[in-house]
Amino acid sequence: MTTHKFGLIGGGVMGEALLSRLVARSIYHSSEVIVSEPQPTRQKFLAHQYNVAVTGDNRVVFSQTTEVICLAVKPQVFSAIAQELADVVDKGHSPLVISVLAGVTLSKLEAAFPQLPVIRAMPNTPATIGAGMTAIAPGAYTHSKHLETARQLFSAVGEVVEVPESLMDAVTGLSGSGPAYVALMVEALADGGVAAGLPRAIAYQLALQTVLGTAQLLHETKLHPAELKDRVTSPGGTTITGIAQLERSGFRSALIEAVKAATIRSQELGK
Ligand SMILES: NC(=O)C1=CN([C@@H]2O[C@H](COP(=O)(O)OP(=O)(O)OC[C@H]3O[C@@H](n4cnc5c(N)ncnc54)[C@H](O)[C@@H]3O)[C@@H](O)[C@H]2O)C=CC1
Ligand SMILES: O=C(O)[C@@H]1CCC=N1
Repeated sequence: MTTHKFGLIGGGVMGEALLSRLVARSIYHSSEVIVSEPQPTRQKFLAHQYNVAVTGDNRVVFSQTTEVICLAVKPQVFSAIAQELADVVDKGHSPLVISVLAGVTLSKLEAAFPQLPVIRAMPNTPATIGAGMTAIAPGAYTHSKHLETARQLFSAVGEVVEVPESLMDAVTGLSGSGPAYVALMVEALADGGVAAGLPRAIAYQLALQTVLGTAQLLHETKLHPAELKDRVTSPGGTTITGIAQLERSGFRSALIEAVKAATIRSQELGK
């Protein structure tokens, strides 16, 4: 029987983000990967772009994968997939199952994959360029070698932390969804620049480089964000005037409430 080391179920945005990097970094060679994806246009694209085996049958991916199966479908289709795989999931074949599904709990995953090593993970889209942030939580049947495999795999796409499963919904609300909040901020900063008279292209460049540069500065210097804010804020100057307006508009509160709301949504998706 043909076998593959890495099987991906669901070749959408997150699946492709992981796949592209794992192949580019030679964690897995193209010939070692199989992807199941129902959309014919996506199938063709993935086969052509990454030179991986592609199928429309999730059961083929499960049966032919020897090392790691990554589930990257929407949480809403998880139970249908669990049913579909039920008769090929048996004790003789025990790949590590890694789920990146928002909300879907280890207990649900372990009910679908009885006695298999399962890891619940939450990566984010900057994984595509190796700048991802992934949290992992191990299931009841995982050993240190499984955690090591997951760490190695997600290290190829960025930073990795291990958290108890009880924190995975909060991780989802912060770093899982966070790239969208930051993208919104970049867009809004550029809009502000346009409102203040800057040409769109320059406004966008200024906004993007400001976010990128500030993140790099915080990362490299380990400065506390409040300390950096104080360094930018001249007495009676422009920055404190901008910050006062942000506070009047509830900027901090909006971000805090966004993370809390997304965390609750992640909990709901698991029910
Ligand atoms: N997009 C993101 O930033 C992140 C997404 N996730 C998680 O990744 C998962 C996928 O999300 P996205 O990639 O954004 O969604 P997506 O819609 O881009 O990808 C899902 C893919 O699964 C395919 N699919 C649908 N039904 C299927 C089935 N029965 N069998 C196999 N494949 C099937 C779809 O055709 C699609 O290509 C979700 O569970 C989400 O919570 C996790 C972290 C970040
Ligand atoms: O929006 C979502 O549900 C997924 C999970 C984290 C990022 N995207």
